[in-house]
Amino acid sequence: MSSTTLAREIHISAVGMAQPQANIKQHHQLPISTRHLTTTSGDYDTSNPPEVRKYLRTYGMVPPAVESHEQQMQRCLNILALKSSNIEKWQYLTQLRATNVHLFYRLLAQNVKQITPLIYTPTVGEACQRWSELYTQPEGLYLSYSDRGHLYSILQNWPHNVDITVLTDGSRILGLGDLGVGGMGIPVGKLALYTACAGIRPEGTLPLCLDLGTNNKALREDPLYMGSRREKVSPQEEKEFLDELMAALTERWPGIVIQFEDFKNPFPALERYKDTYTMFNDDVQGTGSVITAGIISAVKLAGIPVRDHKAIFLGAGSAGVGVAKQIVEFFIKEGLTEDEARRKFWFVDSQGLVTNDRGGRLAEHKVYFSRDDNEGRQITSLEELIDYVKPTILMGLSTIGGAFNAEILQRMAQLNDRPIIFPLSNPSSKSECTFEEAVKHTDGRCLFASGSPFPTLEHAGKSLTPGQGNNMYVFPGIGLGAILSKAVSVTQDMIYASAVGLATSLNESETQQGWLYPDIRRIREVSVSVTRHVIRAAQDGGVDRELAIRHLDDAQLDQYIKERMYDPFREGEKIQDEVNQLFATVSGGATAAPIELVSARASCHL
Ligand SMILES: NC(=O)c1ccc[n+]([C@@H]2O[C@H](COP(=O)([O-])OP(=O)(O)OC[C@H]3O[C@@H](n4cnc5c(N)ncnc54)[C@H](O)[C@@H]3O)[C@@H](O)[C@H]2O)c1
Ligand SMILES: O=C(O)C[C@H](O)C(=O)O
Ligand SMILES: [Mg+2]
Repeated sequence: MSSTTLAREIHISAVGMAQPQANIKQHHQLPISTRHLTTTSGDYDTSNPPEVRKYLRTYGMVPPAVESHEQQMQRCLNILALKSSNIEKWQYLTQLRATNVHLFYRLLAQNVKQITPLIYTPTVGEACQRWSELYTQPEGLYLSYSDRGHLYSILQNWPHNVDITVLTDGSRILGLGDLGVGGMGIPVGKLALYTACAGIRPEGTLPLCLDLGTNNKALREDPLYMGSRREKVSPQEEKEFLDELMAALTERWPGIVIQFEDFKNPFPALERYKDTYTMFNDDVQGTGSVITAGIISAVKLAGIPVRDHKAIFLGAGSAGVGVAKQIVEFFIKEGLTEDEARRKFWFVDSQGLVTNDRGGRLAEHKVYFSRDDNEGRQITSLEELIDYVKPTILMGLSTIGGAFNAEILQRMAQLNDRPIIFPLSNPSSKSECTFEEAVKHTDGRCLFASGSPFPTLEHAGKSLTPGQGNNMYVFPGIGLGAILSKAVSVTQDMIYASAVGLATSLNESETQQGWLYPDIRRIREVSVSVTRHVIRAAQDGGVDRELAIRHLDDAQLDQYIKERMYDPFREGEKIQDEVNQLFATVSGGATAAPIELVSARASCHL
């Protein structure tokens, strides 16, 4: 509950009660932590008119001018322009979210293209690396391994009603490795996007960082490091901890959606919990969905039948395998058998081509795509593999910045009219190539998407816009769809549906320009489409519990979704309505008018 909501509830509950003072007293008696955490909403918003300031008891505590949203946002943009580095901009935006959450989201919604890279990839990568150095204020919950046995009671410290949590153990943050509790930046950043892109109310989001130790020795030895200085717990210990956590989260907030993020090995938890909790893993499933949507568009633009595509994946981790598995699903829907679809993929990891006979034990998640047709040949260079396979698609999920060098890109351009090049590693420094390099070495012919944003550029007199194949296009809608349908689990069909929702949300102009993804500035509209597809899949699969929305047609369902999306531009209006109602009650001579409002009116001659 935000401070505004809290204050409002108390003030509103005062209406019609015999002893309003008792309620006001109750407000003052709230535990200190609750009061602290609830003073961040829009109480000090300079767009509040005088009567709202009096209602909130913030009158006199902000400068007298009543500002328009535009004026407020212009000031924020001016302040951002004064900051010389992205991390300083990130710090300013963090502070803004903590002190005026609605203004923060107005700014983000209005300037999504410009602000997203400052609160999410790439800047969030540096924020995570420097978390303990820059730490200023609480923004979520930290749960340590030594807290086991008490997780439920710690969750009770969180004062809000939670709809969705993003949790990480910090063990694989973007392509930056194990950052321990510095990983907290990722849940904070992703949840900001849940709110900005899909309108999940800010106080319904819980960033959660699991402090289960870190294998990053430099961090453990850093005097400022704010996590436990121990090595990462064993997989068995992690499993037991997560078992307790999943039960505690669901008991504390029945219906909560739990999103796992940036775990070094996400597969055991995904397998263990996917059918029993409303959970998903964004790196495996969200990435799979967003890239499948991009591939659906790219395959059309490349003009080659699905059957003739072949893909090389550099990187065979959670994201790589998650992406390939969902493209397999797409290929099957396009008429291939599962075996034909699976054989369209060649995976390369740090040891080279993933094959059955290369020696050593193959990680379980790689087995499905491991090749058995290499006739004893072990290929360790990407260049050699490209000559051997002659792929139409080159994906990068390897964390190796610059791995798609000039020769590789040129070779892809020799082999294909429209080579599909997706360097997806984050942040930008880990991208397998830049947009500029891809355009230069393929003579502007590539169909391109990267994980982190790159600027538009001019080539041969044409303006070329890169696709951003980032899971931010889908996870907000997957989360909102699961919340609104009250899904008992997040099924594979719901995930696949999110890809279809995204792929079908390009408008005519975007399709004509050959874009793979819609304009990010339309993200809220896109999220409605993704959410509707996710809800439909939940209904078709019978995992929904919100039966009242089953009968809605698509237009009605879209309307239902939109009405439930938090809109930071309307928060002021809502509170103004409440004040108007309250004044009407007072003027109407009700006996139980809140005493402080009456005195505010009297002393201020309203
Ligand atoms: N675009 C997106 O939305 C998105 C989503 C999820 C993950 N990612 C990015 O994908 C990357 C990988 O994530 P992950 O979860 O799969 O990580 P991971 O650690 O599970 O996998 C990394 C893989 O890269 C391989 N690799 C490492 N060095 C290599 C080398 N020199 N040559 C070839 N392969 C090498 C590893 O063997 C491993 O298979 C990260 O940078 C992450 O930021 C992007
Ligand atoms: O966080 C992102 O930007 C995407 C993805 O989840 C990643 O791990 O890189
Ligand atoms: Mg991630």
